[in-house]
Amino acid sequence: MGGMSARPNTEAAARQAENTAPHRAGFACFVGRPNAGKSTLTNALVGSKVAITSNRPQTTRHTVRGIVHRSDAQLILVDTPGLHKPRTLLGERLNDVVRTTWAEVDVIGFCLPADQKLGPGDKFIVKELAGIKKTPKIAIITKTDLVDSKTLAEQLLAVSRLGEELGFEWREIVPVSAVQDRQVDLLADLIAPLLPESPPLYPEGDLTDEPELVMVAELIREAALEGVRDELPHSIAVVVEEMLPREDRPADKPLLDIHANVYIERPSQKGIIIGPKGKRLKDVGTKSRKHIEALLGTPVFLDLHVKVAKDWQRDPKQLRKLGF
Ligand SMILES: Nc1nc2c(ncn2[C@@H]2O[C@H](COP(=O)(O)OP(=O)(O)OP(=O)(O)O)[C@@H](O)[C@H]2O)c(=O)[nH]1
Repeated sequence: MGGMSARPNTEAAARQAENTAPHRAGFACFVGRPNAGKSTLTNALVGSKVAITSNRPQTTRHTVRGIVHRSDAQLILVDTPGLHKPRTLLGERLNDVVRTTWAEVDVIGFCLPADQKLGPGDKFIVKELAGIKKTPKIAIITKTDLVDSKTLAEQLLAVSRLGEELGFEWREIVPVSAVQDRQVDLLADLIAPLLPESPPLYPEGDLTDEPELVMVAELIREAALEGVRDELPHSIAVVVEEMLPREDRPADKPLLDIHANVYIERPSQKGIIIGPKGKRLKDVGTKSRKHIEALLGTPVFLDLHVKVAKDWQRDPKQLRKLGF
């Protein structure tokens, strides 16, 4: 099977390095036209169903992370919505989200389905990628089970040429089939050495932080709504911005830092949430922190901010930002 790789020797080299190399951890994202197979590949790598897959384009609305735990590396996969030619403001905003993600990750995997001719949509994406100079880029030919070897060879050549045309070289070009689990491990082998040296960023066994983030946000929203349901019927949304273990804590005294924003619709509602001298917000924090600690089984430092997102329920951009 290794013979299908464009760089077959890299697998052995990576395996060999596993014993001696320092541990690595970092972020990768898969980009590509809608339906290219990004979510399915994420799931195959993680070995569990964490991203939403469907045969309808544009189902991935959230940045869903899958986490691959290996002895030599921890690979955190960020699954972005597809980049496309923007026709609306919302479309432009989605593209901004994608570009921001690209600039932050350690590796970008460009996914191109083996059974589709390389088209203008793909070129649009790769052109954008060419502008992100410092991030290593891997071309992944997906769905190889759908084509014969001649078609696959042509696709490998086409994607390689496209890189050349745009003035950069793919670090690797890898054909995979997520559905038949062909070369999926090899892909992880090739990505791992491109990640920065780092201890694991997530506890072993975590496959995604998405459900936890959502549950934590729900617990905060619940506490924030308590006693004010009549005044703020549906006006509260909570977004957990960050959830990270505090650095430099001894192993037996961990602390999880959680930063969350409580969004309301109008400035006049701020007072209701915050309360006299901030007492209500403090109570919301204390109460929800207890529930969060019970849920996650670890001490938590909860940092809550109240923000006004004007008329968020009627504004598609705000809805998107708030995770709807
Ligand atoms: N035969 C075959 N089909 C695949 C493979 N990978 C994905 N598919 C199918 O292709 C379709 C799209 O896959 P997704 O993983 O949802 O694609 P995506 O790129 O995440 O799509 P968006 O979220 O719209 O960007 C689904 O019907 C998958 O079952 C593969 O390796 N082989």
